[in-house]
Amino acid sequence: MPQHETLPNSNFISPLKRGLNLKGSASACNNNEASFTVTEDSINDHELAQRKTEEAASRRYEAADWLRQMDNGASSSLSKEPSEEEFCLALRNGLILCNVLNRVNPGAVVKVVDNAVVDNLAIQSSEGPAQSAIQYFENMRNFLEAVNDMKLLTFEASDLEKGGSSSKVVDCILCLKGYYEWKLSGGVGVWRYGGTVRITSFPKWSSSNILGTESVVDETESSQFLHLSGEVSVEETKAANALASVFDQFGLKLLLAYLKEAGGVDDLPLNAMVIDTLLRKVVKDFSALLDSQGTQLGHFLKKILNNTGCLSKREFIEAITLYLNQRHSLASNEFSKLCTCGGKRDSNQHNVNYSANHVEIIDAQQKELEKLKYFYEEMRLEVKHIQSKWDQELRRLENHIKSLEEASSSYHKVLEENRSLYNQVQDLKGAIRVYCRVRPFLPGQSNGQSTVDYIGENGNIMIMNPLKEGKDARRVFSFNKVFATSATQEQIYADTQPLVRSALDGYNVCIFAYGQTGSGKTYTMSGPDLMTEETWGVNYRALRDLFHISKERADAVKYEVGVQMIEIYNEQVRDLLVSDGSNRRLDIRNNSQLNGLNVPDASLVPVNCTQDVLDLMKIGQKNRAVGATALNERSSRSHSVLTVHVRGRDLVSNSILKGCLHLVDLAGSERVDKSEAVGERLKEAQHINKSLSALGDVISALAQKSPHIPYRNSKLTQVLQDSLGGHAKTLMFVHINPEVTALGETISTLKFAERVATIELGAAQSNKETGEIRELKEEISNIKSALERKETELQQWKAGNARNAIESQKAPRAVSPFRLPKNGTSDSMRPENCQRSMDDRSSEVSKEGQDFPQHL
Ligand SMILES: Nc1ncnc2c1ncn2[C@@H]1O[C@H](COP(=O)(O)OP(=O)(O)OP(=O)(O)O)[C@@H](O)[C@H]1O
Repeated sequence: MPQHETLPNSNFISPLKRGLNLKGSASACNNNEASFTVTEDSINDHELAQRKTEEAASRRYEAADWLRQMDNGASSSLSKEPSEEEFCLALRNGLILCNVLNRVNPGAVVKVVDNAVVDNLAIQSSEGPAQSAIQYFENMRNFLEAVNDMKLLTFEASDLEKGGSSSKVVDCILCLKGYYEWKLSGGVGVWRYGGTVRITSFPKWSSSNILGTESVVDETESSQFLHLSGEVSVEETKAANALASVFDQFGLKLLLAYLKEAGGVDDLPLNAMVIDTLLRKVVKDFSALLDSQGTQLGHFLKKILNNTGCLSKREFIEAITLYLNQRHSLASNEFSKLCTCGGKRDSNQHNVNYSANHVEIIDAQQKELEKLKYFYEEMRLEVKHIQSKWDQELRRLENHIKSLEEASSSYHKVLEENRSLYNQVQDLKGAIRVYCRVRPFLPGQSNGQSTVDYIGENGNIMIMNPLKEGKDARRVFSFNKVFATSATQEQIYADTQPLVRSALDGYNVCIFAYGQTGSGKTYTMSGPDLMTEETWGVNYRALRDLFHISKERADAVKYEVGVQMIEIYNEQVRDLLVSDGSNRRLDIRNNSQLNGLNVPDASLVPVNCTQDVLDLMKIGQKNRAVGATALNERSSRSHSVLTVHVRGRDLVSNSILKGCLHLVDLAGSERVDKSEAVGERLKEAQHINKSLSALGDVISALAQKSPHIPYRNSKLTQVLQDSLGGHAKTLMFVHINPEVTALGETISTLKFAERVATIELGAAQSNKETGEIRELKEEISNIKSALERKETELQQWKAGNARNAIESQKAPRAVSPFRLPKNGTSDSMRPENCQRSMDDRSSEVSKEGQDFPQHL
């Protein structure tokens, strides 16, 4: 623009000035240059004044606005944008100012004279206006004194009067506002307003800031304000910040420690008083520390000065920084080192860096530690939780196991009860009891595959054929009980004992061992070693038991025990208890009334104790025929029968008990072709097979409840007739060899045993004779003898002279009650002969039982 170009010294022209300039240039057209300059100066003054007025107004509005916000009552008397006059008028009574000051600094003006009080006084008093002016003045005076105490900007009371400086009033209010806002923001660092500076806030601000209950600004607080004429230096700001930060670190940590000391932050009832008290303590401690540290620092600095003589300002600051770092690292020993060396820059440079790093590391480690603590706590809780869950689970499992235990024990009880009930039923039926025993592998034998696959608790045994597959490979057999290879002699006897004991009650009992050669028959019946009581078999244990019980019952029953021991070898019965070596053949007489013995001619040796039995056994074993075969070197090729006769007399009733216990160790049941025997051995094997076949026939006939039982087909069945067919208690131990090579024999043995188990002999009967029966029997026997005598006499008479006969016919005679057959003999009536003729007729019966071993 051309006008601008006409103003060579002017680089910038304000719009206002420009406007005026336009006017000026217009008038310049009419006036000279001097008048133009004057006009320009006056315009500048005017502009400045205008601006000042605007600025003053703007500041006044700001002050008014703030006063209205701070004092609710102010809005009625103080407008938002008051004129200078309105502003002064509204504040003149000091009421708004006092109220606001009390909000900024509670309790700063203790007594504030209210509008209503003043107005009332004015109405009541004739000197109303004068009185109210005095009251207002009191407000103003109190306000100004309080502001002065706070070292804030102040003004004169007259500044609110006409002609006074309202700008001073505005300055005071805005200063108060700035201070208030600084306080609200936490009061940290430096606050300044014009020439008024507050360097930092000490405890009082903290407590007031936290509690809002600061009552009076005390000397300590007031002293924190510095009135500076110029700007605040950077150093001062730094110092103030450092101080504030130190206080934060120290004060708050100390406060926290006190709170914790007071029984835990959570439990402490926090109120203003508590905080105030704690903060006061913090400040006191902090002041004490400052004092002591100041003294220490003083010593340190003086020492540096003394040691080094003259230090530049920079070196001095470095020494202080070093000191601070050392202090920061909290290593007191390092601090003393530093003091000793006087804080020389070069020697300690390394330490400074080291210390700074150290602090950093410690900080980082502390943070890590906090994290770890947190994780540890979390973990601890989690572990606790898991632990309690485990505890619950364990308790649950414990209960479960207990209930299972109970169930299993009651299951076993029920199983045992079932077994005993079953046995009772079997006894009532008179069924032959069958126990199966599996022989273990012998030392030196292949300990390979066993044919016994499984042994059940309820008398089942599963035999497996390893050469077959699928269903056919396995077969289950059921007996009264199955003893595994681990069964001891004692366990075997425990199940046999009740049967043995019933011999003492007058029962006939037969226990016989069946099985192929080498399957363990002799082991079960006699045991491997006579000398070792532990391994004694059923025979010795049974006799020991009988002696034991008979001793126990000695007061009630008088027992006599006698033993016979015979051997059936090649269908000949031989006495094993002969000591003279005579090899006499013995006859068998069933149902013989003589002594009640089947083999009456065999030695019956009374025994009183176990030792007697052992001595006899030795003789018996010596006499027993033992031959070696390919299958078992020690194989006995005969059946041995140990018969224990028990006769008991009841000492009270005088009744007689007669019990008989047959303990039979049969010869091996294997097929003859397998033994590879020839000559004498072949003959033995054939006899053994024949007798076992006869046993099979008897069992088969008994099983079918056949009217004729072919006992007389072999000496063995004849000897055992009373025990198999009579009302006896019979137990068979069936033995098996677990080797795969013996599988065929094992199967046929088990089939035979299963068949035996089905036989029902009828309930066993005790051979108990009361005294009366015995007397009657004796009477019958006497009559029989008398009859026999008479018969002899009759024969003599028949063959005698007729005269005597005629005379005897004439003479009266007693008639025999037993008429004899005219042409029969007494022999034809003998039961064994009847039996024999019946047996001969029905020898075909033995063809049954295809399941039985070949010899059966
Ligand atoms: N349960 C067992 N525990 C340990 N060894 C046993 C068992 N049963 C048998 N034996 C052993 O097996 C071998 C043959 O046993 P044992 O003589 O009793 O058979 P066996 O059937 O009587 O034979 P045989 O028909 O020839 O008389 C013996 O050495 C015996 O000690």
